[in-house]
Amino acid sequence: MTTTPVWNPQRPSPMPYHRYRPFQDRVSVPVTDRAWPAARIERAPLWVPVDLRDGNQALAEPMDTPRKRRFFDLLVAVGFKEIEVGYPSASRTDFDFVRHLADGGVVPDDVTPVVFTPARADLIDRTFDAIEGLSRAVVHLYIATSPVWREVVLGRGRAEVWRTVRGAAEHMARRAGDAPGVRFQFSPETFNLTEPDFVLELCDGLTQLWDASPDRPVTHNLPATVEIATPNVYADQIEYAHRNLARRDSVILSVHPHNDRGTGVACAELAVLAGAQRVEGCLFGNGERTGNVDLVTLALNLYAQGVDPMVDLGDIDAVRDTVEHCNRLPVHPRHPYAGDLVHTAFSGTHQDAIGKGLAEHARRARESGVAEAQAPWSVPYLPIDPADVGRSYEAVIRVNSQSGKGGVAYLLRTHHGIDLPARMRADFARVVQEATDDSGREATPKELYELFRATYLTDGAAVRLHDWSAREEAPGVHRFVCTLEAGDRVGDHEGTGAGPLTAFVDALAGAGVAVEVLDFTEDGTAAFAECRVGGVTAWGAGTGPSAAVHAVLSAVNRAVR
Ligand SMILES: CC(=O)SCCNC(=O)CCNC(=O)[C@H](O)C(C)(C)COP(=O)(O)OP(=O)(O)OC[C@H]1O[C@@H](n2cnc3c(N)ncnc32)[C@H](O)[C@@H]1OP(=O)(O)O
Ligand SMILES: CC(C)C(=O)C(=O)O
Ligand SMILES: [Mg+2]
Repeated sequence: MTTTPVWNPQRPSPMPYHRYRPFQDRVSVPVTDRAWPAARIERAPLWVPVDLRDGNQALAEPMDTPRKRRFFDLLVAVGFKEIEVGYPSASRTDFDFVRHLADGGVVPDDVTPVVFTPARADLIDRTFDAIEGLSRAVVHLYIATSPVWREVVLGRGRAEVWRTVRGAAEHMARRAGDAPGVRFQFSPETFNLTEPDFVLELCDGLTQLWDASPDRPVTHNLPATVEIATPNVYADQIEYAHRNLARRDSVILSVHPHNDRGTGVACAELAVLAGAQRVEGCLFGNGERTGNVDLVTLALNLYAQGVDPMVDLGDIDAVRDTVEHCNRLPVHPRHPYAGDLVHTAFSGTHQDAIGKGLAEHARRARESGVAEAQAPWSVPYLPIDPADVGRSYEAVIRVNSQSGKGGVAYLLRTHHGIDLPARMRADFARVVQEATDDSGREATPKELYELFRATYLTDGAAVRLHDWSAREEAPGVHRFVCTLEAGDRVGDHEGTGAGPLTAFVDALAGAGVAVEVLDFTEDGTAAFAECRVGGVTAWGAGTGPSAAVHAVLSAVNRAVR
């Protein structure tokens, strides 16, 4: 018996967890000397989007032909080569769409549509009627095979299920005749709960019956119809099938993970490590219940490993817009790669790291003479360059009360060309934090600039500079002449110095304002000065032709305020 360690104060849950059984009590998973843990994914599997069938059957409002057509065109444009287009015997809408594809000549030569059918002769006939005229198609037969589904849903034992499958497969073979463009697919629905020997019996029986060959392979698609276990278990199940399926070179081993445990992506990836060659899923993970595995995430996960995903997701927002329109479902803002917020940092240390990383990336690219968009990527907190999926850097850093000086400085620089000196950043970040703490909201780049302007770009009221001029009288000797208003005293003053700024400081001293300039920098857009007046230190800034003078005046006024 395990005892709870003292450092763990958790209490037993009152929820009735005893009602559920672990996977090992529900299905036997043959123990293998697993190869998948040490395998690597070095190329993309064949991706097969099933949005127009599995995704569609999960929608409250199934797609009509215009929506399906728009989705189909998107899938083709992204680069998918095998696309499940429907369940033609399910409804007139589905049948009509497949007819639309067949009659309209809209399927490119290198794209193969897949159509889905249950194991019933009348529905198989309807399916073949739908694909009449298509030069290529995969006809996909399914039936549930696990004990609970056999007993509760189908009311058939193993032998009866095989007889049903065999009858359906023979009927499909008859309907296909010798049409060279028709291939077959079989899915033992609820594969992950099915006895492994029964899976092999059914799949091998069909490989033989359909006389699969390397030139005309059969697809055996092994779904995690409802996820039941950790992804390593699915990987073991797939590796067992991979090693034991007959005529393996005539079989395309496919997987179809759902996402009930939230581990669909992990299941698919481990299944590919275990020998799967083809993956069915939906864009952004639409599908029954918690959805099918998300093909966009899978493809971009490969991309982020430097592996060619074999699809083009370079404009992910356009892809997302179309999918959202067709499914009438939104994509979550935290959705991997595609959500509105996934390339954005609000928190200070992340922003600091990203800002430094982007600058370092630009520097390395420049030094190696490579365009930034082609240079190797290693920016902290950003798994891929947002620009690779068509995102700008605008949304990478956003500021609220949890942000720090790095993020604030980044936004001022990138949006307004104001490059705050390193020591001034903390000063402005405090101002921003106070404002965002007060508002409880994010500060947009425009609002940040307004805050910067109001804080530093106003000359102030305590010491006012009226008419003034500065000139270099002799090399290295500057004279500053002005009218200064300090408190209730107004007077004409002048000062000299090695530069206009020191001459101005000298004039200020004449007016009784003793100023020490601790730091001064100027870039093309603005000047920044840190001054000490009467023991108080403050930063100021100025823009325009007399930026330096205004920066000092602003700092002085902020110090004496
Ligand atoms: C995991 C998956 O995604 S499977 C795909 C699920 N998708 C859909 O169901 C969408 C489309 N489906 C439909 O339009 C309809 O279900 C149809 C047209 C296929 C069949 O409709 P109906 O004849 O009204 O049957 P119904 O929808 O109630 O389906 C249940 C019947 O199908 C049987 N059945 C379930 N799966 C299969 C199968 N693969 N092959 C043959 N029969 C099956 C059930 O045993 C049940 O039979 P029973 O009536 O003798 O008990
Ligand atoms: C492939 C089919 C049967 C399916 O959608 C599933 O099992 O989830
Ligand atoms: Mg499914």
